[in-house]
Amino acid sequence: MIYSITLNPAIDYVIGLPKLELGLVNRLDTAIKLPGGKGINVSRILKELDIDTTAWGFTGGMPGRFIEEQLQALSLRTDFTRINGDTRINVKLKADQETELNAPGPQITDDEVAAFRARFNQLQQGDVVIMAGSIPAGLPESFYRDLIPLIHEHGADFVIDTTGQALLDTLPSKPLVVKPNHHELAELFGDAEYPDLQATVAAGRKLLGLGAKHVLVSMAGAGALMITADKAWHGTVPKGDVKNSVGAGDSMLAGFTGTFARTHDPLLAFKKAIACGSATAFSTDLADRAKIDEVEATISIEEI
Ligand SMILES: Nc1ncnc2c1ncn2[C@@H]1O[C@H](COP(=O)(O)OP(=O)(O)OP(=O)(O)O)[C@@H](O)[C@H]1O
Ligand SMILES: O=P(O)(O)OC[C@@]1(O)O[C@H](CO)[C@@H](O)[C@@H]1O
Repeated sequence: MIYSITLNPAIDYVIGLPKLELGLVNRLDTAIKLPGGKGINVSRILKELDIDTTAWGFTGGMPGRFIEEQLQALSLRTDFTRINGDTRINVKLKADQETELNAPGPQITDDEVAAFRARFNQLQQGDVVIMAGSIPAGLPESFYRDLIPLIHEHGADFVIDTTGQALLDTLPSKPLVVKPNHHELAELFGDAEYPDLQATVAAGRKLLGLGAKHVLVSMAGAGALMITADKAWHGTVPKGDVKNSVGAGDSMLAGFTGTFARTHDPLLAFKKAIACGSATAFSTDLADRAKIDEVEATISIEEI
C-alpha cells in the first residue's frame, strides 16, 4: 500500500480568463473546483495506475467535506483525520500567465495530531509513505522528519517532497526517491545553474552519497535524469501543448514510486514518472490513464 500524506489539503479553485486586469472587475471564462494538495494529487495518479493507495491528512469544514466527497466519487480510499478548523482554498489563475495563490491552512490541535499519528500503527513492511506539500502554520517544521521513525519502525519506506535544507536533512534516513528540479538541485549546493547534463549528474550523484536510494532530476521541457552510483539516464519529454503545471511534479513522484513499489525496476519507474508528469502538463486537470499511456509510448530513455 502506498499512503500519501497531505497535511494541508486544499480545494484548488482553478479559474481562467484571457488576461487579468489588476484593480478592475474581471469576469471569468471558466471556474472549476478540484480536490487538491500534493499528497492527494499523488494518490489520484496512483489510482489511475491501479496501484493501491490511501490518502491520509487533515480535513475540516465545508472544503474538507468537498475534498472527501470528490475523492470518494473517484473510488479513492481515504482515511483523513477530521479537524475543527477549515481546510483551505487555493486559487490557480490561468490567464496569459499561470499564477497560484496558496493559503496558509488551518490550526491543528495536539489531539488531532495524536489521532493522525495513531494511523501509522497500520503500516507494514513493503508499504511506502509519501509526504508532500506544505506544513500548516502552527505545526513544527520538523513534522515530516519526526514521522520517519514511526515509518521505519514498521519496515516501510518513505518519500518527502521537499527542497533546500529540509531535503538535505532527510537524506541520512534514506528516502526511497528524491526529485529536485534542476534549479532546486543547484540551489541545494549553492551552485549557479549547471552548464550541461554531466554537471547536473555529478550534483545529483552527491544526493545518493548522502543517503537517497534513487535520484531523479526534472528539467521541465528539457526532460529528466535518473542517476545511480555508476550510471545516468536521460529521458526525453514529448512535445505537446502544455496546459497545466499544477501537479506535474506530484504526478512524476507518483509514477516513480508506484511503479517502483510494484516492479522494483527503476528504469520502468523512471519512464512512468516522466509519462505521468508530462501527461499532467498536457491535461487541464491531473492526467488520466489514457493520457499517461499515450504519452509513455512517445518517451525515449537513453544512457548518458
Ligand atoms: N514543457 C513541458 N513539456 C512536457 N512535459 C513537461 C513540461 N514541463 C513539465 N513537464 C513534465 O512534468 C515533470 C515535472 O516538471 P518540472 O521539472 O517542472 O518539476 P517541478 O518543478 O517539480 O514541478 P511542479 O511545478 O509540479 O513542482 C517533468 O519531468 C515533465 O515530465
Ligand atoms: O501550498 P503547498 O502545500 O506547497 O502546495 C499546494 C498545491 O499548490 O500543490 C498542488 C500542486 O502540486 C496543488 O494541488 C495545491 O494547491
